[in-house]
Amino acid sequence: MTIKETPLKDCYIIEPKVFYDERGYFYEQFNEQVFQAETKLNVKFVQDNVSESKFGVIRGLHYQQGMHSQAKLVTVLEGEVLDVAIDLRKNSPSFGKQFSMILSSENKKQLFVPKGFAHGFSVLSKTARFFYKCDAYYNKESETGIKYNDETLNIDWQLKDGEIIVNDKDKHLPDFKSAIYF
Ligand SMILES: Cc1cn([C@H]2C[C@H](O)[C@@H](COP(=O)(O)OP(=O)(O)O[C@H]3O[C@H](C)C(=O)[C@H](O)[C@H]3O)O2)c(=O)[nH]c1=O
Repeated sequence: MTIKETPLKDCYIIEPKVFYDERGYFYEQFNEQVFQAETKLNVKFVQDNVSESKFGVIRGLHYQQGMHSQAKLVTVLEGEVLDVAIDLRKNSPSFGKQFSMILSSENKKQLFVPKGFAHGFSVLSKTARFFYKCDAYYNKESETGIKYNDETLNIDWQLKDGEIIVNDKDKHLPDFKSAIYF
């Protein structure tokens, strides 16, 4: 696998080595030994999540506060999303900065989103199956986020207004300026 830095400190793009043959392809979705050796990150994932969404859905921006903060290794097994990560660590040189990239079953890329980040994605294909590893368990009480259409962040989700589907919970998330930082 190859690791590439992003403009956000500790946030990395990971490209697995894909083996193609006449049957199709194979790649190791995650290998702890290789991951830790190549990223020098000492991350122990404890929970895997899968969500499936239809075109136009935006999930996020979400994060768990404080000690329940989760690092995530996100990837798309079917379809295509625009994945967005925001650095909420007050002392980070990239505090308040955002990074977005296309993750798809075609490019098989993964994004490592460290603790202290808000995370979300928009679905750009008919459906998208989203798979991600977390290094901390789900903790509903600590869940919070930032609303997808926050004016300070002004995220381009690559969707037209009329196409966007957001659930009520996400519609009422705080804005960036009143968010809880790390
Ligand atoms: C996240 C989570 C949710 N749930 C339950 C709670 C709800 O009854 C149901 C749907 O949860 P929610 O609407 O929060 O799912 P998403 O909107 O996909 O949330 C995720 O979306 C963005 C992109 C993220 O990065 C977060 O990991 C996560 O917040 O699953 C669980 O039982 N365990 C979990 O770990």
